[in-house]
Amino acid sequence: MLAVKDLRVRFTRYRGLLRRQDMTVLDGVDVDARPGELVAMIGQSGAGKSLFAHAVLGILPANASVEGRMSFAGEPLDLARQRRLRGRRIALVPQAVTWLDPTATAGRQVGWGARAAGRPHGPAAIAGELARFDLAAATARLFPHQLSGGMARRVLTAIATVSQAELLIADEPTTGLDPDACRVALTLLRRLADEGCMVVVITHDLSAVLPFADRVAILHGGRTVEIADARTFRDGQPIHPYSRALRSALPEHGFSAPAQTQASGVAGDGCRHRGECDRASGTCAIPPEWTERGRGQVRCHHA
Ligand SMILES: Nc1ncnc2c1ncn2[C@@H]1O[C@H](COP(=O)(O)OP(=O)(O)OP(=O)(O)O)[C@@H](O)[C@H]1O
Ligand code: NI
Repeated sequence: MLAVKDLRVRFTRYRGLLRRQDMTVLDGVDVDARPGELVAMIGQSGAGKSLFAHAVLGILPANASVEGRMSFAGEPLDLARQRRLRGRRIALVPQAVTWLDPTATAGRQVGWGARAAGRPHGPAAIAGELARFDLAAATARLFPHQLSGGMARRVLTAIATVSQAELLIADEPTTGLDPDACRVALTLLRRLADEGCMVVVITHDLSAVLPFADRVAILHGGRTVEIADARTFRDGQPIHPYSRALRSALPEHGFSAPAQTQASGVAGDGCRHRGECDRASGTCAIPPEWTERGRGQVRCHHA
């Protein structure tokens, strides 16, 4: 199991020689994932989704400081352990296809992923992994610039899944895919979860991922505001006013997207949503604690 509790990430920047500036970008991210489960982490651009992924993998830039508790398979996840597990038991499907090495063929890069994890990395193993993503064996010989956007994204996923990691974090795995390809990609991630993998899908696209998810974690301004059963979102009612706003922005509910909130600096310590919330009151300036609600939990003073 992956358990992340009150994760905080701060960047330190120097303006000139002496002026040091700290910027908090993650300010209380909680999420966990169990084997066999697909957890959707939903947030708008800048909410801190990729930073969460990079914090779990231990690949944040050097000027980042991390606080909070992270554990994986019952043991704390510190930098040394992250280095040991990365690419083996924990794998990332990165957000941008620019993570592909432009100088190496797709097949070689999938092979690197397999070798790093101590898995078979011969041509047959590579072709087998590509086939899982509906990519012909000949794709192995193509360089990144010869791949279409959708193919590149599937190669990126194959590089991660070939490791057979127990935890897979997929950062916006459907960006740039048409609706059919998007469903194929999510079906595959769902299948990995059904096979026992812990899958965390990071996305801003609630409607695409909702049918495939077991649970949903809503990230707003660097903080998890609600963790709920996916069913609560599908049929019932999410509780946090921000989650409700996201839900009512689904196509079937008539698209009225909530306003964007920047991760840093804007809301201080208080509730991230208080500027746009019709239930906001004075207490919302105090950071809300978690409240258990049914099978989920929510961080709202008015829950
Ligand atoms: N190296 C960095 N130094 C300072 N701030 C950063 C750094 N990387 C990211 N940030 C800031 O942290 C916040 C969260 O960034 P992050 O990339 O995690 O967002 P995201 O939710 O993944 O967004 P998107 O959907 O656009 O990918 C943003 O406001 C971003 O500007
Ligand atoms: Ni991102």
